[in-house]
Amino acid sequence: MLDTATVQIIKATVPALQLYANDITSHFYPLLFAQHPEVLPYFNQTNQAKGTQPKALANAVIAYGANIDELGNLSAAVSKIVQKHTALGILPHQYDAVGSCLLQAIKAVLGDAATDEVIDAWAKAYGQLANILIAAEESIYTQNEQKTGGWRGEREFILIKRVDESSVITSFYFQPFDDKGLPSFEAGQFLTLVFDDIDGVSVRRNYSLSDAAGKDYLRISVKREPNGVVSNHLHNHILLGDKVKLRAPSGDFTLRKNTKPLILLTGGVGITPAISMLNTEAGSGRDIRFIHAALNSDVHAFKHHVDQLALTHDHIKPLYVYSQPEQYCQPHATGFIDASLIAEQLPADRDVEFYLLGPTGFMKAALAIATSLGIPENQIHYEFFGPTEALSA
Ligand SMILES: NC(=O)C1=CN([C@@H]2O[C@H](COP(=O)(O)OP(=O)(O)OC[C@H]3O[C@@H](n4cnc5c(N)ncnc54)[C@H](O)[C@@H]3O)[C@@H](O)[C@H]2O)C=CC1
Repeated sequence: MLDTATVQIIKATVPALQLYANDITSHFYPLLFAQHPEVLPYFNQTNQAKGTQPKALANAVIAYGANIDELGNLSAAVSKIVQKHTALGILPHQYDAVGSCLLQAIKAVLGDAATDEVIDAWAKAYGQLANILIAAEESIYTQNEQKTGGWRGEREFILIKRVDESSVITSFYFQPFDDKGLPSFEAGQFLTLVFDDIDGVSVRRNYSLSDAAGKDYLRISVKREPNGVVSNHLHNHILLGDKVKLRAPSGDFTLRKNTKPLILLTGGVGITPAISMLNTEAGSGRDIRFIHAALNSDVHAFKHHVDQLALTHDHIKPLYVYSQPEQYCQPHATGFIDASLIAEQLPADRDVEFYLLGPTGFMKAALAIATSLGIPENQIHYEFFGPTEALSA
C-alpha cells in the first residue's frame, strides 16, 4: 500500500502528466531503446512508428495515476496488459529498465515541476504497479507450465504441414519437437512465435490459433502482409521440418461456453480465431451465424471448410459479404457490413454472444452496429492486435 502523502502527490500531478503524456512517452521509448536495446524484440516497431504504442502507454500511466486509490477500477485493463506481457515473456527485471526510463522521461519533460518529491512518489507508485503485474504474470507462467502438455517460456516445434487457405493466407501446422504432448487451450487464444534472427533482428509475434484444441498439432493461419517481417518470413522461408520456437497459448478473447446463439462477425484475416471457435462449437448444436467480410473470393480463406460444415450442420449458417466482388463468384451481400444486414441475423431479443474481429475500420463499424442493435455490452467481444488505443482514436 502506498502512504497517504504519496497518493496525494500522485493525484495532484495526474493533470500535468495528462497534459504532457504524449511528450513523456515519446521521450520514454527512445531512452528505453538506447539504454536497454535488449528490450527491442518485445516491441512491434510498426506500432512505434504509428505512435500507437506511446499513446497506449500514456493512457495506461494516466489511468493508473487517476485510480491510484481505487485500483479495482483497473482490473480489466490490468488483465489485458498481463495477457500481452505473458504472451511476450516479459520478466521481472525488465520492469526496472522501464521504470528508470519512465522517471527520466517525466523529469526531462516536466523539468523543475518534477521535484524530488514528485519523482519519489511516482517511483513508489510505479513500483507498486510493477509488483501487481509481476505477481499476476508469474501466476500465469506457473499455470501454463503445470497444465498437461504445457510449458514455460519457449519450446521447440516442427512445421509438419502448410496449407494455402486463400491467395494471401496460409495455415501452418506445428508439432512439438519433444514427445511431451500438447496442452488444451481456449478457442480465441493465440500463440507467440519467437525468432531470434530474421535479417539480424530478433522478433516475436502473436498469431491466433485457427483450429479447435484436442488435435495432435497447433495451427495458425497467417496473412502475408506487404511489409510484414514475420509473416513474410513464415510464408517465404519456413518449410516442412523446420524448427520454430513457440510460447504457450494465451489471451482472454475466448469463447463463452453457453447456449446463447453465437455470432462470429469477421473481416479479412480476422477470420482465424473465429474458425477455431466454429470448429470448437460445431458439434454442440448451438445456433451459429458465421458472417465474414472479405474483398472478394480470391482472398476469402476457409470458404470451402465453412461451407462444408454448414452443409452437414443445420445450426451453422454462413453469410459472406464482399466489398470488391469478382464477376465469377458472388457473395450473399456486397459492400461493407451494415446494421440492417446484421439485424437480419439476430434473434428479436438480441440475447447472443457477439464476437467481432477484423481490420480497424471494420471493427469500428462492427462495434457501432452491435451497440446500435442493442446487444448487451458484456456479450460483445473483440480483440485488437496492437495497442487498443488505436481503436478508439
Ligand atoms: N484483431 C485485429 O486487430 C486484427 C487486425 N487486422 C489487421 O488489419 C489489416 C487488414 O486486414 P485484411 O485481412 O487485409 O483486411 P482487408 O483489408 O482485406 O478487409 C477485409 C474486409 O473488411 C471490411 N472492411 C474494411 N474496412 C472497413 C470499414 N472501414 N468499414 C467496414 N468494413 C470494412 C471489408 O469488407 C473488407 O473486405 C491486417 O493487415 C491486420 O494487421 C486484421 C484482423 C484482425
